[in-house]
This record gives sequence, structure tokens and C-alpha cells, in this order.
Amino acid sequence: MDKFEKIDKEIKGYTQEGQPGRENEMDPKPIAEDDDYKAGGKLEGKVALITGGDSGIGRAVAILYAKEGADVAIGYFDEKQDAEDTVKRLEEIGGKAKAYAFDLKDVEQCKKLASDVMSDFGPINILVNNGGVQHPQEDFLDITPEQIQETFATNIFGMMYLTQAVLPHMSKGDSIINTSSVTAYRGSETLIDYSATKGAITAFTRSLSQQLAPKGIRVNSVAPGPIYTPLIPSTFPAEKVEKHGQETAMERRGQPSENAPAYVFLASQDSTYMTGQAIHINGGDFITS
Ligand SMILES: NC(=O)C1=CN([C@@H]2O[C@H](COP(=O)(O)OP(=O)(O)OC[C@H]3O[C@@H](n4cnc5c(N)ncnc54)[C@H](O)[C@@H]3O)[C@@H](O)[C@H]2O)C=CC1
Ligand SMILES: CC(=O)C(C)=O
Repeated sequence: MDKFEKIDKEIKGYTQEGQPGRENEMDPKPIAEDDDYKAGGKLEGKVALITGGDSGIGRAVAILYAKEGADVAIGYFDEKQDAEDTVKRLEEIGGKAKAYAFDLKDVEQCKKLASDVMSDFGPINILVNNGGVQHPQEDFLDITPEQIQETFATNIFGMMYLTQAVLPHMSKGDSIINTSSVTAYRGSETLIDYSATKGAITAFTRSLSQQLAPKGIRVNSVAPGPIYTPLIPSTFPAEKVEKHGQETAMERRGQPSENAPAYVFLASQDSTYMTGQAIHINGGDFITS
């Protein structure tokens, strides 16, 4: 049994109150870092901004970016302990790191995040739009207008606000990476508004990539399947947390560390002929579009 199969069996049903969830309160903790990964200086001299970088997938990406030589700024909502833990780990790895609390729903806060990061770090070379929320509902008719507003404002409006603030300072060779979801491609009967935002992210990625290709700025996405992060116990009931990912071909959930190398690939010189695309990390779901 490998480490990913082992932790999958160890995770029992539990929940956390309130969203965003807290990684420091998860038991067991997700695998944010894979000691078997061999870094190769792929992001030396780059500055990265990662939203939702305090925990889950974003934290794993931040750690791998630091290992590949980047200076890393993380944006987060209000999970101070997770943000501090992540910055501490990034500083141990080396390079510059700082965390910024902000609200993706607020255009002025997105602009301020971009300008604060640029004054602390210089121009941003890699923007990872990863922060997001989900509010499962069994019945579509129970989704309130307030929920629809919140899910869209956080997951896609904020992504567009922040990209508008960062883009004017980006140059040829820079990269934007958006976190989508398998739910954009196969739907989700209990995450209808969320899946719609993820579909919007896919269309946003494709469309912006076309506009920016002549400038040499690439825009791609990663579409994870079921991954063990604070989002899961903070939004799903305990029995769903326990069984998360069992329906995949691999019959297990994924770990954040299994997503992060794709974000390195999309940010680095290894993917110079790729733009407007999605990388699917979902344990074997067959995605056709
Ligand atoms: N965990 C999973 O199974 C999957 C997750 N995803 C996506 O991955 C991305 C990262 O989520 P996870 O790592 O799973 O969970 P997470 O809970 O670790 O990350 C969510 C992040 O979003 C940030 N955030 C939430 N609301 C915000 C707001 N109003 N302003 C600023 N930041 C805000 C939080 O600070 C948090 O760091 C999300 O976009 C999620 O939709 C996609 C597919 C599957
Ligand atoms: C949260 C999410 O996108 C899944 C696949 O669970």
C-alpha cells in the first residue's frame, strides 16, 4: 500500500464548522508535500501569487513553487493560523514568502492585494487563481440568490478582478493558472452553482488564452477531482468525507501534493506550447471536453 492509499484508509468521517475550513484542525492532515519530489530550479527568479495559498491545493502549490526557486505570495480569506504555518514552511525552504488576507468578492481588495504584492515582491510572473467556495444543496430549488451571488462572486468574479489587476504588469513568458474542477466537465447534482462557476472558469481560461497568446502570456487550468483539503470537511457531511473519491477508477481521493506538479509544469518552460488547456487530476475520470 503506498502513502496515498494508506492515508485514504485512515480518513474517517468528520466535519468542520464554517467555511473556509482549517488545515491545522484536520486529522489526519492532508499530504501537502511529497518528499519523493525532485526539484530542478524550474521557477528560479520568478514571483508567484497564489490565492487560497494557505491550505489544501494552494498550500501544496506554494510549497512546490518555493522548492523550485520562486518567491511566493499567498492570498487567503481569514485562516490566520494556516497562513502563518504555510509562510513558516516557505521560509524554511528558502526564498521570500508573505501572506495577505483579502476577500475575493471585493474588487477593491483584489486590486489592493495585487498592488501590495507587487510593491513587496516586484512584478508577478505567475498568478494562480485558486481560492474558492462551495455550498452543497440536495435540491436546486433550495439554492438562494445570496448563495448564487456568493459562489459566483468568490469563484469567478474575484478571479477576473484579480487577473485584471495583475495582468497589466505581466510580460512575455509569464503564466496564469486557474483552478477549475472535474465538476465543470461532468457536472455535480449537489453542486450546481459551484459547477457552473467552474464551467465559467474553463471558458474564461480558453478565452483569455486566445487574447494573450500574441503577448506570450499563457493561461491554463487544472481541473482536480476529489482532493483531501479543508474544503471537504467544512462543506460535506461526515459520511461523504469518509467516502470521498471512492467512486473514481483509483477508488481513493487525491492529496494536494498530487496536484502541485501540474501547476509547476504549467508555470515553467516545460509547457511553452500549451495555452487555453486543462490538466485533469481526478483519479481516472475520463474527460472529453
Ligand atoms: N478539494 C477538492 O476536492 C477540489 C477542490 N477544487 C478547487 O480547488 C481550489 C482550492 O480549494 P481546496 O484546496 O480544495 O480547499 P481549501 O479550503 O484549502 O482552499 C480554499 C481557499 O479559498 C480561499 N477563499 C475562500 N473564500 C475566499 C474569499 N472570499 N476571499 C479570498 N479567499 C477565499 C480560502 O482562504 C482557502 O484557502 C478551489 O477553487 C476548489 O474549488 C476543485 C476540485 C476539487
Ligand atoms: C469540490 C469538488 O470540485 C469535488 C470534485 O469534490
